[in-house]
Parts: sequence; structure tokens; C-alpha cells
Amino acid sequence: MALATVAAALLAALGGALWLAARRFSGPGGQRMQGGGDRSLMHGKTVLITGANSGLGRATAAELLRLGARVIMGCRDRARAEEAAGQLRQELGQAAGQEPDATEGQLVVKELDLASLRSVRAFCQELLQEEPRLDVLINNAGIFQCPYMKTEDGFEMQFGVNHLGHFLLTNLLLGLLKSSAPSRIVVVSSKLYKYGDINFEDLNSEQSYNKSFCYSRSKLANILFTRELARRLEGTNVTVNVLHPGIVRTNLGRHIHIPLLARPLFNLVSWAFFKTPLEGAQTSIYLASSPEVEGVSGRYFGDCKEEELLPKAMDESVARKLWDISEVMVGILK
Ligand SMILES: NC(=O)c1ccc[n+]([C@@H]2O[C@H](COP(=O)([O-])OP(=O)(O)OC[C@H]3O[C@@H](n4cnc5c(N)ncnc54)[C@H](OP(=O)(O)O)[C@@H]3O)[C@@H](O)[C@H]2O)c1
Repeated sequence: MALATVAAALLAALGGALWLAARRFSGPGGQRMQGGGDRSLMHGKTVLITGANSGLGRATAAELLRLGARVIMGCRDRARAEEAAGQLRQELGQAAGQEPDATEGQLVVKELDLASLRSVRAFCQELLQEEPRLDVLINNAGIFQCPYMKTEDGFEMQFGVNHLGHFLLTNLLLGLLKSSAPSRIVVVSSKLYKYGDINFEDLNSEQSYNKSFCYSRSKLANILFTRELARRLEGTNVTVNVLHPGIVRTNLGRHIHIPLLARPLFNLVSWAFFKTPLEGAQTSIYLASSPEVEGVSGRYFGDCKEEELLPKAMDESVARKLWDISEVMVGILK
């Protein structure tokens, strides 16, 4: 009897998911977004994407390569990054009717661990020596709701990777971005910023750790950082915008424990409701490449459209204070 109830519930869920999926992929406005566009739009442009070996970063890399960009993948695990790069070269070669080797120079892998300020500095030093220009920086890498952990420098992991690592990276690359202007910075945040707050007295959260709150706080920090940076970059022809990608089927939830029995249902729901990585990456691709956003800076986007922010994400005094404290935390001297 209990087995029959479980089977009936699973069948009902399967039916519902199939119905929703059919609606999503067939009805008006339910079409999958696919990258069309000018295949030479990004020709001659160099793009750096953090966390490009997986999920949204990988999909963004694939599409920008297809649009003709040269892509530098900043990744913490060289083996995982080389595997992803091999697949991307294969796909690119197939699309262009060439051998993967022919596209070798168009895709570069470099080690970058955002949980280590030493690694960020070494990465930037090498990049600045080797690269004459940088047209787009995409701060995409992220970690979500992990148990309490510290970065190499002793910061709470989500704040350290999602905000501080990218804060230092961007600051060290600003000179190159300015000399390559017009250039763009794209920051991947999340709608979950709404549940975060910046408590300057407790940024390390060791006693008060709440994994959801700390993720949201790091994503609020991404937005405050973007708005303050946009203000500082006025008149330079370097723009910076921030986005939320929606809910996307990626590896981001790796720290979330889903009981074994609930996994099939979760997979079904995510298959029916969550965006694919390519769908989720559309706003990053748009902000990195579209002529429509030339000169636009300091704005928040979702689904390739500008969206409103809550007042706490637009508080200029909090943004300035966060900037000053972040400078001290990463050791940038004024
Ligand atoms: N998926 C969603 O629904 C969703 C929703 C809102 C916002 N986002 C944001 O989207 C961005 C991309 O996430 P995703 O969904 O594509 O997840 P993902 O598949 O897990 O990709 C995250 C990437 O970040 C990298 N990363 C993590 N810690 C790092 C570190 N210390 N140094 C360098 N790279 C590091 C990962 O590298 P490894 O592969 O080596 O771990 C991976 O390449 C994140 O900023 C996330 O907050 C995602």
C-alpha cells in the first residue's frame, strides 16, 4: 500500500514535470535561448572568465569562443580545467570545421584559486606579463552554502572567494582594462542577495556562521562592489555591470545534502524547472558582448534586461565602507 502511494506520487510528479517541460520548451516565450548572433562579434577581444571549467562559466566560454573571442580560463584545478578546455576546443573545432589544434591559441588555461590571495597575485602578475590587452573580465566563479571553512588568508570561504578574491583580482587588472578601453567587467551575483546584510563587525562569522546568510551576503557584496567600482570608473570607458542568472542546473549545489530517496524527485524538478547552463549564461554573454550595453555601467541585470535593486544594494555609504574594508583585508595599500 505504502509502495503504491510512493509510486503514484512519483508518477504524478513525473507527469507534472513533463507537462511543465513541454510548456517551457514549446509555448510562446518558452523557447530555449540559443546563441545566434554575429560570429565575429568578439573577434580580436580577449576575455578572462573565472571558474570557466564548469556550469555557467563553461557555457559563457563556449559561446564567447563561438563569437570569435580569445578566452582565458582562470580555474583553481588545472586537471579539471584542461579537461573542459579540451572539450571546448573539440566543440569549437567541429563548429569551424577545423582540427582542435587549430584553435589552441584561442583558449588559454591559467591557475587561479580565489581562496588564496597569493594565488590571485601570482595569476595577475603572470597575466600582466603575458597579455597586452584585456577587453572583458567576467567574475563568475563562486562557492555556495559550504560548511564553515576559511580561505588560505583566514577569511570565511564564501565571502573570501565570491567577494574578496574577485575584489583583489579586479583591482590588480584595472590598469590593463583601462589601457584596453573600451572594456567591460561583468560580475555574476544572485537574486539571493536579498537575504544578505553587511555586518562590518562580523565579516568572518566564525561564531555566527549561517551558510545561507553568508552566501547571500557575499552576493550582496558583489552588487555593492559593482556600484562603487562603476562610480570610481566614471570617464575611463571601462564599464562594470552585475547580474543574476536565475536558477541554473550546475555543480553549485555540491555542498547541499539531498537524501538518497529524494534525489530522483530533485533531478526531475531541476530538469523541468531550472535553466540549462547555456540559458543561464545568456546575461553574462549579453553584458560581455552586446553593442546594446556599450557605455552602460553600474546596473543590475537578469534575463538580459535591467532590473531594480533593493535599497540596501544601492546604499552608497555601505558600498564605500565595504570597499575600504576590503582593501585592508586583501592588503591593497591606498
Ligand atoms: N547555478 C545557479 O542557480 C546560480 C544562481 C545564482 C548565481 N549563481 C552564480 O553563478 C556563478 C557560477 O556558478 P555555477 O552555477 O556555474 O556553479 P559551478 O558549476 O559550481 O561553477 C562554479 C565555478 O567556480 C569555481 N570556483 C569555486 N571556488 C573557486 C576558487 N576558490 N577559486 C577559483 N574558482 C573557484 C569552480 O571551480 P571547481 O570546478 O574547481 O570547483 C567552478 O568552476 C557563481 O558565482 C554562483 O554564485 C549561480
